[in-house]
Formats: sequence, structure tokens, C-alpha cells
Amino acid sequence: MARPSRAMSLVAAVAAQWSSRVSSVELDPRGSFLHFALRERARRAPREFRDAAPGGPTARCYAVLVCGGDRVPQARLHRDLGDWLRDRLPAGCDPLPLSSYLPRVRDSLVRGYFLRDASVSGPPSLTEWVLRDLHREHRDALVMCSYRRRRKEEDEDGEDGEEDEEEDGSRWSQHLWSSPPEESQDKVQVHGSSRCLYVVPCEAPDYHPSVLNIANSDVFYSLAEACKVLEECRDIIPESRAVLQLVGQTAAARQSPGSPVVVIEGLDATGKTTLTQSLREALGASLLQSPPQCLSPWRARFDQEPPLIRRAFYAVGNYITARQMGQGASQAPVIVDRYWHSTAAYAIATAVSGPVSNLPPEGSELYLWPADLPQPSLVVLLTLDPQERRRRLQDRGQGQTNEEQQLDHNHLFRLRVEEAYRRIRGPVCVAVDAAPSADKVLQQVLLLIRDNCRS
Ligand SMILES: Nc1ncnc2c1ncn2[C@@H]1O[C@H](COP(=O)(O)OP(=O)(O)OP(=O)(O)O)[C@@H](O)[C@H]1O
Ligand SMILES: Nc1ccn([C@@H]2O[C@H](COP(=O)(O)O)[C@@H](O)[C@H]2O)c(=O)n1
Repeated sequence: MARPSRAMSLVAAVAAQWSSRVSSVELDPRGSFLHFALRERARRAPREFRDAAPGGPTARCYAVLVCGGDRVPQARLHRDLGDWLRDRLPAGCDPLPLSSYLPRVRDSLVRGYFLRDASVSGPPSLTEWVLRDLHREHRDALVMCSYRRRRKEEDEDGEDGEEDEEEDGSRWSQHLWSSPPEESQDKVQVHGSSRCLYVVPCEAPDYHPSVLNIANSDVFYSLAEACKVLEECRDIIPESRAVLQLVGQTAAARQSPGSPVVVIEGLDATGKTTLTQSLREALGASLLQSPPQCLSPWRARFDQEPPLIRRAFYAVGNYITARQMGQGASQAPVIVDRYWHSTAAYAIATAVSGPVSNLPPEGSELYLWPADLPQPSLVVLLTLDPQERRRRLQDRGQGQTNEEQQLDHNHLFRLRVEEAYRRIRGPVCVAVDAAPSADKVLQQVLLLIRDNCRS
């Protein structure tokens, strides 16, 4: 695993803020969460925590949070960490996505994994040995904690005289690993002071925790913000230099081209390629795409990267396409296959899990168009029912990208992408049913262009 290079500062900051932070564990991809907070006074752990935690006197849970170092190596460490843990941990100890954040505080979220260890062999169990190795190697980049059930005799009455009535203990405590765990006793040193914190109930957050960090981590609202990420990648991903060079050659795009610019959006296999080609012929238009052709040599490379880097690449692609739009539209109409709506909708729908209700609320600034990105004259969203889309995908018989496969397998993800498309503002997209024949869809879109675009 790659190591983030510097800074203990965020690690220390997170450790110092425990009693203000909320932890949210994603129990399954359908979006059910366990939320808990930490307090110094003894209290019962929330019911969901007790239900999720394994039973038995040696049961432990663990949290591993990635929060030291610069954001690029941090994002890559988080990506690698999940696979690393899955490869090494015993069966039944699957890493669950964990977010730790200050409620309603933008950019306060740090990510990691929550582990439930039901081993009867410990402590220390095999899981704990694996985590000790990890901690040794990434002490500057990871915050690690263990959680254990309290024995009845350990605690006095808790808040409001609440007693720990259950025989096996309904209180759980968190212990932060800051000294080498082998040397630690029951109470692990917490940045110089010895204390344990109790796992306590808390309110569910207003929105999905990831919403706090979407701006300029998943969705970039200016060329400068996207380029900053690629600049930070220069040494780790040499291909980012080539991409930055191309952007450097991109003169500021013109905001008001002469002829209409029409963007066609939609999920895979909804008929974008078919329609854009027919529109080109029908209107004598030029045809563009985002990401633009000139970025094709690097696309697969950036598709392997975590969202921070991958999304910055697609964001930059829109600005290059925008310049081409400005040039093309001075002569004839321009048709564009995907643009900003795709970049933002997929990014938001991936950052947020679970049902559509977990998306940032309608009207959120996260759906706003970047001020420095030229807007097209019209955005058409092709919609198709899932069965027909799957049939078209199968008929076409090409390989699918990971995200396409996810769309197929994950009904909720598809719904989130479609809803995010609809919520984006700048130009809003006009939905067109793509189920009729290709010619009928073409005729309908030609009508829309005639009614909505000045030439
Ligand atoms: N209106 C239509 N009716 C029936 N089949 C269609 C229609 N439009 C396109 N198809 C067929 O559906 C398949 C997918 O179409 P197309 O490649 O145009 O979609 P796409 O949105 O560009 O996909 P991707 O985003 O994955 O490139 C193709 O086999 C195409 O021939
Ligand atoms: N403007 C864009 C275009 C695409 N993406 C990402 O690429 C995937 C879909 O691309 P296809 O070639 O299959 O059409 C999709 O998963 C998006 O994440 C983008 O972000 N911005």
C-alpha cells in the first residue's frame, strides 16, 4: 500500500475531537447505517451498535480511519485499504465503510472501515494482529481504535443514574491506539492522557455523511479546483502532466457561441450515440464528446483511481470540450455526447449510497453549474425503463465498465444517477423517452431544438 507522505496534524485533530464527532457505519449497500457518538460519561451503547456487535466476552470491534497526509495519497490509501483488509482478515470480519465527521461541518468527514471481530481466540485475535501490523506501517496516516464491551464491575452508574443492568454489559468503550498496541494495557494512551470513551446513541445526520465532502472532492466547481488535484498527482501519476498540458493549451472557452449547442445525456445504452449521430446528419452539426477524444489515451488510467482523482480528470475533460464547443459553434450547430450533467450526477450518486432520499436535497448548491463552465443551449436526458436498457446492453454485447455493471446490478444506484441528473441546475435537462424507435426519438429531439434554441 502506498504511504501518505506527511502530517500527523489531522490524525491528532481527529483524536482530539472524538466527543464532538459522529461515526456512521454503513451496514449494507442499501443504505442502512449505524450511527454513534462518544462521551466520557458511561452510558448504554445504542441498540443498533449492540445488535451489530458480535457477542461473547472476547468480542471486539475496530475502527480504522484514514486521515493523515496529503489528500491524494490519502484517497489512494483508502482505496487500497479495503482490499488489503479483505485479503488478510479472517472470514466473517468484513470491513464495513465507516465515516467520522462533525455534524453539519463541511469537509470534516474522514473515511475508513469498521470491523466486527467475533474471534474466540483473543485478545489479541488474528484480526488484532493484522491491525497491529497495519498500525505499525501507517501510524502517521491512520487513526485506529478498538471497542470492547464493559464488564459490569468496571463502571459506576452512568449518566442520570443509569445502571448497567444487563449481565454481559450493554456499555461499550472506545480505546484509541496511539502507543504501540503491544505495549498498551487496558487503557490505551490517548495522545498523552489515559481515557476511555463510551459509545453512546446520537441522532441520525440530516443527510448522508458523504454529502459533507462532495464539493471539490467528488464534484469540482471550477477548473482551478480540478487542476489542483491533478497538480498534486504529478509525481504519483505521471499521466496527469500530459492532461494538465492539454488543459494549459485550452484557451478560455467562449460563453456565447453563435449556433446552438445541444448536449445529449443519459445512462449507458439509452441511445446517445445513435441519436447524436442522427442529429449530426440532420442538422449538419459537428459532434463532440466529453471526455474529449484527446483525453482517450489516459482515460483507462484515471478510471482506476479513487473518486478524488478520477472525477478531477472528467471535470477537466468538460473544460476542454467547452473550448471545442466554442470553436465549433461559430460555424454550425454542435451536438455533445455527455457533459457536466454526467460528471456531476455519477459523482454524487457514487459518493452517496442507499435510496434516492440519501441524495443532497433538491436545491442544494451541490447541483449548481460551475460558474466558469460554458452552458449549452439545451440538455436532453434520454430515459429508458431498466428492462429495455438491459436488453439494449445485451444486444450490443460490448464489455461494460465497472460503473455500467454497477448500474445493472444496483437498482438504487441507477435511481440515484437519474435523480441527480434531474436535480442539476444551470441548464436543467429536458427528459425524452428513448423507448420509441430511433427515428421517433430523433424527430422529438429536433422539435425540442427548434422550440428551445435560437440559431
Ligand atoms: N430508439 C432505439 N430503439 C431501439 N434500439 C436502440 C434505439 N437507440 C439505440 N438503440 C440500440 O441500443 C444500443 C445502445 O445504443 P447506443 O450505443 O446509441 O447507446 P449509448 O447511450 O450511446 O450507450 P453508451 O453510453 O454506453 O455508449 C445499440 O445497440 C443501439 O443500436
Ligand atoms: N462527461 C462525463 C462523461 C463520462 N463520465 C464518466 O464516465 C462513465 C460513462 O462513460 P461512457 O463512456 O460509458 O458513456 C460514467 O461512469 C461517468 O462516471 C463523466 O464523469 N463525465
